[in-house]
Amino acid sequence: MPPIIEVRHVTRRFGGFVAVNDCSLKVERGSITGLIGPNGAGKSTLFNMVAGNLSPSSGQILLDGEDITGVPPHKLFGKGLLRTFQIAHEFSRLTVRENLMVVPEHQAGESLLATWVAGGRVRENERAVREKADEVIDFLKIGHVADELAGNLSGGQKKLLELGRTMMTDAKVVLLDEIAAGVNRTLLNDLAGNIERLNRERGYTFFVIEHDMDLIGRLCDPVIVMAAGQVMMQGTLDEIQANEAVVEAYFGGSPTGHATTPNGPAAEVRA
Ligand SMILES: Nc1ncnc2c1ncn2[C@@H]1O[C@H](COP(=O)(O)OP(=O)(O)OP(=O)(O)O)[C@@H](O)[C@H]1O
Repeated sequence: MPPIIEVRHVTRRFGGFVAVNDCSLKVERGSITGLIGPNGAGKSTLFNMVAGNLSPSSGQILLDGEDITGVPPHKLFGKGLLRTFQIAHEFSRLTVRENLMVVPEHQAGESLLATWVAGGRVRENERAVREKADEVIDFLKIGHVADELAGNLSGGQKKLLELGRTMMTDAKVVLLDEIAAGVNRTLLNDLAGNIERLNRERGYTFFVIEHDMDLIGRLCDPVIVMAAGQVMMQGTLDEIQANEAVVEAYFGGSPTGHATTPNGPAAEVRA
């Protein structure tokens, strides 16, 4: 079986600047794969290309062996690849349950007219969607905020809702972008536990950009280190932290790491 995601010799230029440079990597089916690296390493640019938000200048991206280079996000959604996004402003006035219920139609790009024309089927669909939303609420144990407006949730609760929105579809692989930022430890623990359960119990593959090394250490195997637009190393977090060149480039020389905000000269180091 092919890897669920394969990035083959992908380059992305912005004018004369090469943000991602002939980068190749694989995300294996059923894994929780981490992507780390100093600021400016090219992680977000790579994610944007895998998620269909940005086209590569050259190279190829495959999903389950199928070429998806340049395929837009709504088409990738239909193929089971999605990315969590902040709850859009207009959805902050919907409740948690409603936010879950709008996912299937909204994300699939189904027109309102088509739904309307479908007539009686709509109510049946709505019942099925509501049941699915309740199941997601149950799974994530967010029943106590199910009827709360999304705009009133804490940062961590919003992240749980964003994760929940991916569960309203038949996701195969979910891209998570810095979910720990601004989330308190208790909710982060809930979030991590739910990611683990989705991975183990529902067969989700996760591809995760994260600066929080505790979270990476808990969730991710393997971890891919990017620097200067290329993959510098891949391994367990322990292996990575034991590698002098990587420690120098990323952790700024401290092998114990905990580089929650790896800034500074480290970002200048080339692979
Ligand atoms: N739209 C753009 N136009 C010009 N340069 C860009 C653009 N997007 C990213 N870059 C540049 O590409 C490089 C890689 O950026 P990217 O955001 O991918 O890095 P990153 O590893 O995600 O960093 P961080 O951890 O800080 O988010 C940076 O130098 C950035 O300034």
